[in-house]
Amino acid sequence: MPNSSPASFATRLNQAIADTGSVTCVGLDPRKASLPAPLRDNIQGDRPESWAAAYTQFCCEIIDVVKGIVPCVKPQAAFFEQLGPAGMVSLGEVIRYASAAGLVVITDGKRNDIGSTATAYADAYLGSPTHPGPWGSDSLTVSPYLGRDSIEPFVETCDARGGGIFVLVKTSNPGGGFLQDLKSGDQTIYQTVAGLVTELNTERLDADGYGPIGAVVGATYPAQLAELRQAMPHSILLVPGFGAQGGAADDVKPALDQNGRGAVVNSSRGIIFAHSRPEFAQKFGDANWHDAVRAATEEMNQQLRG
Ligand SMILES: O=c1ccn([C@@H]2O[C@H](COP(=O)(O)O)[C@@H](O)[C@H]2O)c(=O)[nH]1
Repeated sequence: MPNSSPASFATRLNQAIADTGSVTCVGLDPRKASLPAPLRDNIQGDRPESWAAAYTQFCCEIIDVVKGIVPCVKPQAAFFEQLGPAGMVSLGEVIRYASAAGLVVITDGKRNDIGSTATAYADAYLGSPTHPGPWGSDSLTVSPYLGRDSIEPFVETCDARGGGIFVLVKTSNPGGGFLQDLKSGDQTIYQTVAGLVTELNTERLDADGYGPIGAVVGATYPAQLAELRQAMPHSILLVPGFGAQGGAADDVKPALDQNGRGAVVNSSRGIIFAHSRPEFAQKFGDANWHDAVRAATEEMNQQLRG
């Protein structure tokens, strides 16, 4: 284990935003039915190993297109897990490839458990280039549902390795309010979680005032996004729900701080399957899917800069 201090996760992610001039996070959510035809056509039978190889190729070629023009990628563990063990090998390859390409990696696993088990998840997924964990990921999405003592092991690993977490505060799905909007005392559950996130960050701020504990807040709830930006001034926000789920540039701008940093906005289907979006399909189509990925990424960058 190296003995130098790891650079903080928030510092690295905000630096990547500054270096690329982008707050776009490209979601890596490979799906069999949506892969471009040139990749699907190579699959022999329905063996998970064949699909896993196609997922690796697809995601690594996306990484080649977007490196240098976005700060981070977010592999969605579910789509890799769906293929069984071969999918997990693919996930590992994609994380390592993204990291070697200089991208900050946010693994979207929405993990958590009782504290002693949470320690194992933290050990697995959190780290930094100088202090990597086994998966080589910089950060992980984490559920707050098991309470404060389930979050603390992640925070300790963030401290030790320079990793980060994104706690689910206000998710983008239509049914998220079923629990998150419930009142507990004079606060909603999501406000209570936001309070915990801010409290845990306070002792851990970098020179720009950001800590390692980020928060997931959906683009589909713009009023709460603005509210939560104020409530969690020390958190980098991970904002999913842009594009395919209906979130637009004006909805997500309140997530950014006065320097245009402090948040990353995720789009998965809208970028990686851009070859089949009506506005791109005719121009690019399956054969030129890399160009469609580039065009969709540049379009999103432009919309978020505007
Ligand atoms: O509140 C949340 C938390 C996570 N997600 C994840 O983000 C992507 C969104 O994909 P799109 O194709 O851009 O809709 C996906 O991996 C979700 O699991 C979210 O959407 N909302």
